[in-house]
Amino acid sequence: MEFSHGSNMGNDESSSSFSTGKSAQERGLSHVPESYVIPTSHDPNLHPETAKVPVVDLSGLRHGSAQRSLVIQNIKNACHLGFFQIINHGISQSLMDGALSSAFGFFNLPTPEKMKLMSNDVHKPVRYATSIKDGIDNIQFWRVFLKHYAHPLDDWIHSWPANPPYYREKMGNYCSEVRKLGLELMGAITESLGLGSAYSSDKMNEGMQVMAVNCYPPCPNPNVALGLPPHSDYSCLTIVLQSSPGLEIMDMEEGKWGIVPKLPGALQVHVGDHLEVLSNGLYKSVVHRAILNCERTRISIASLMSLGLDEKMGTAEELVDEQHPKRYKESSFGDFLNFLSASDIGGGKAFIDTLKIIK
Ligand SMILES: O=C(O)CCC(=O)C(=O)O
Ligand SMILES: [Fe+2]
Repeated sequence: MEFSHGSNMGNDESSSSFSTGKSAQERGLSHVPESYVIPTSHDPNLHPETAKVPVVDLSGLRHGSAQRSLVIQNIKNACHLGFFQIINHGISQSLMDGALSSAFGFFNLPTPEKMKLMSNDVHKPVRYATSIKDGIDNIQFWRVFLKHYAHPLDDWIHSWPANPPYYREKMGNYCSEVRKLGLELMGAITESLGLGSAYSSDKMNEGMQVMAVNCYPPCPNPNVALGLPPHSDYSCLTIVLQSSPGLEIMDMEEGKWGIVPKLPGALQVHVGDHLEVLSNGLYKSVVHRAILNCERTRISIASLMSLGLDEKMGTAEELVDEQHPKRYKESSFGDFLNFLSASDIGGGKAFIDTLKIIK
């Protein structure tokens, strides 16, 4: 069995989980739900090392070509690792604060109000769910989340939470801005692959933006629980805004978890599975997880950008030759959702693994 936010605990369309290990019961963690397995090597460490995370200053992207080339090179180096922080990204602090306060406002609502949106159907464009089973010892809250599509905004905003009353406006403003930023970044990324900045712009313009609004309330046992299991995102690109640290990334070379350091005003960027596919494995989707703490609620707002629901992402032909054969099958966001709802989450296979032609 696998540690996962599996179907009965709120299947999660942003990600597919990695890694297996002994069950919680086998390891004597009787108060941890049976279907959660914290792999032995992945136990949360309450004093984690700080991850080495590149910081990319985006201001040069909008300046002359020499400055732009430098930023593109920094993005290229960062994408090889699969994760970076961005500063001078153009999204104002007040917009970010507005998004965070709307999220806090929503999760602070009385339960019946939130339950109106409750669903475990991963195909639903707007839903609230929990990856916590009530009544299991003290662990009543682990991670609760709200997922909603955000593009085209006018198609979806009316199905978003009606409360708190400012939710739609504040979250909507943030979503529009972070989407623009994502499109700009995607252009810079395809440029860094030698494909040109417009390579995927038409399809990305028509693409999906899924918001994963995560809430991790204080956990009484943060040493035996996780907010989100190790996973990579299916997206091309995910941009995350967080209220406080708690995101960890895996250093694949060292096989170690490291916590992403606090950098006020910065946003986090994850390379997703679909970018790994596009780049023929030059860029790697980063394995990450969220740890918990016993003191304060943590909110993270992930904006997952991909091509349209049924639009297949394939490897760029320009990156395939005899020395570099195609390594991945093509797939769409819809394929990912089908994978998730059909697969036994206990199978322990990540979506990206199902796409690999060459392991
Ligand atoms: O809470 C975080 O920082 C991570 C969120 C995340 O990985 C996700 O929503 O896919
Ligand atoms: Fe994620």
